[in-house]
Amino acid sequence: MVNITEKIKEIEEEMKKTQKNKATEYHLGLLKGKLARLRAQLLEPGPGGVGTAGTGFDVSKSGDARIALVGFPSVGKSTFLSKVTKTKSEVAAYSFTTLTAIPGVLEYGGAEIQVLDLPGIIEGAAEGKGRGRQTSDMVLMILDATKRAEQRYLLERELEAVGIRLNQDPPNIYLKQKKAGGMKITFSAPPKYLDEKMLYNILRDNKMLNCEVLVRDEYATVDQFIDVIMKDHRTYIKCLYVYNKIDSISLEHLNTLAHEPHTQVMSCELDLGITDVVERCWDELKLIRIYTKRKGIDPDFSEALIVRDKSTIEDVCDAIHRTLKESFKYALVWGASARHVPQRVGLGHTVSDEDVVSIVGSKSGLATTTK
Ligand SMILES: Nc1nc2c(ncn2[C@@H]2O[C@H](COP(=O)(O)OP(=O)(O)OP(=O)(O)O)[C@@H](O)[C@H]2O)c(=O)[nH]1
Ligand SMILES: [K+]
Ligand SMILES: [Mg+2]
Repeated sequence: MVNITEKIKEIEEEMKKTQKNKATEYHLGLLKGKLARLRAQLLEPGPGGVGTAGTGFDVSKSGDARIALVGFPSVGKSTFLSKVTKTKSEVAAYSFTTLTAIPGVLEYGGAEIQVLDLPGIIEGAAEGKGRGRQTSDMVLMILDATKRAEQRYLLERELEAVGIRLNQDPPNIYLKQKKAGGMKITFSAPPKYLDEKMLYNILRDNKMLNCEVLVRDEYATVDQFIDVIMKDHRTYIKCLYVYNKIDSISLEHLNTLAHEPHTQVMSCELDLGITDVVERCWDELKLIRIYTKRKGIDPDFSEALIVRDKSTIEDVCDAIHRTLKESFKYALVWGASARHVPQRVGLGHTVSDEDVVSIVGSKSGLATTTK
């Protein structure tokens, strides 16, 4: 059996050799689809794939959110972890100092954010030397400001190859598999980069012979279409690019880096810009602080309940106690999400940051308790 890594190499070679033009477009589209399938196979655990068992990468999730630190070796990931959390991850001038995932806890805004210090990524990690994925709410890509500009692109490419899409929305393409009825493709507007015949070919190649497709984005690309087909193997995640070691570069260069999109600059050594990085993470995570209140008593502003962006009263109930919903009658809300104060709302009401919430239950009147 030819191994998957070799097959991937073969397809990549073939793609490189194939000139891009109208005539080869279909062929290239199919190759892209095949490549995506092989890469997904490579990440599956079990024989032929790269397992994560026993590699020490599986750290259980804790806290209100998780941030993963990724980057090439020796860019300062462990130094950063040691700065923002109480955890000390070994720091050294040689590469691969960190060999397993080291978790730390960043306390900010009343929330506990788990920060995962991951071993340095190497080029080609996607092609078999990879080691599974840790799901997180956000990626901090730590870059070395003294290194060449391609590092950012190279790292992005490694993550792309394992199905990670940074700062992108899932494509606006609807795909539903059916039991019968053949393939049906509809475009809500004439597509700029897609062609119906090519999509049929790719679907057929993926054995999706009965399905319904609706392309809602006229600018959708073949790569995005493949992402939709492979959606179980795709992760869409926010990324903040952080250039460390700005103590060792010119002001002019610093200025250029600082103006790149989704970017912060810092020096762990000089303790510069670290608070800005943390604040930026907080903004990106969009965590919501809720203060709970009992009848006749002022809300407790010293301890916030942390919920995710776009959470509802139902999520707030669940965060307080698993069974609170069962006795729920209504809630009173003070704050940005309330149209008048207090507003009486149901489980479906969406809360805002720093709202004060009082849950009224049927059994014992006020059911509100803090965690
Ligand atoms: N000049 C400078 N050096 C730094 C800075 N931050 C970290 N370093 C140095 O960079 C080297 C690597 O730091 P680490 O924190 O071990 O890097 P890492 O990314 O965790 O490395 P691996 O675990 O090996 O992947 C160490 O010698 C640090 O002292 C900085 O802001 N400026
Ligand atoms: K190191
Ligand atoms: Mg390290």
